[in-house]
Amino acid sequence: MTTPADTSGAGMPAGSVPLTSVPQDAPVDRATAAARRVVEALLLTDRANANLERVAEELNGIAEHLEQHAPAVRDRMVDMWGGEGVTRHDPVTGLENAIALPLIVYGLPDGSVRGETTVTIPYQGPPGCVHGGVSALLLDHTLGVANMWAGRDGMTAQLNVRYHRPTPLFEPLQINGRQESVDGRKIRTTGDIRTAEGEVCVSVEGLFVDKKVPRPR
Ligand SMILES: CCCCCCCC(=O)SCCNC(=O)CCNC(=O)[C@H](O)C(C)(C)COP(=O)(O)OP(=O)(O)OC[C@H]1O[C@@H](n2cnc3c(N)ncnc32)[C@H](O)[C@@H]1OP(=O)(O)O
Repeated sequence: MTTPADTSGAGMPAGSVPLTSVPQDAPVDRATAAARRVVEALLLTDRANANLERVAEELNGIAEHLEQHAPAVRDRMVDMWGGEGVTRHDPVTGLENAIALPLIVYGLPDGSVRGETTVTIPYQGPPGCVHGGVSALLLDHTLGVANMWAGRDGMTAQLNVRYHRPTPLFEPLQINGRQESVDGRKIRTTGDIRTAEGEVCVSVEGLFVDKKVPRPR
């Protein structure tokens, strides 16, 4: 959540391309990054911090200001889904979503996809480790991107998750995905989360079914 997204593709094989949204020099990106910073800072700040009452008031003031400038949810959703392909609001890669890491997923020339990130305190499960549900979220989404990269995508019907070893916070992680096969409407996709040393912490096998939910208009 807190390491700035690396959009350079450094560490990716030559010819890799970003498939998910990349940061823009836009006020909404800066505001969302600041909100991520606030989430982490609230978890880290001294519980005895004498100014927390004022912090609560100021944050509520900011929320009220944003709410006053919000269109109807339906209109906002039409706007969100107005683009093509890449989204900026999902909970994994969305640059406009403060709960997204945000992860940038690259398409590799060998047909697989990969994202690199360091997960920190807001996503803690066991002490010093990534929450298992967060690992499943990262992998579900990455497999979805792998399907897009392979040219045939759908909705998750099953995600079988195997937790091999605790996934460390504060260390660079690699999130991998690859479409394995397509059989009629059924798409099988695999992925894993590895440490920088290549140790597999979590692996998944996903079954996706080629079906779309219509975009709001
Ligand atoms: C880039 C963006 C990436 C985003 C990635 C995010 C991915 C997500 O989070 S998607 C959201 C989570 N998933 C959902 O909400 C899906 C909810 N479920 C559904 O909509 C449907 O049940 C769905 C799509 C899984 C199946 O659709 P439906 O049209 O009913 O399929 P149906 O005709 O019954 O089955 C098609 C085939 O799949 C099989 N199948 C369907 N569901 C399952 C299942 N859960 N397990 C095993 N097989 C299944 C059927 O047996 C059938 O097989 P066959 O052709 O051999 O007879």
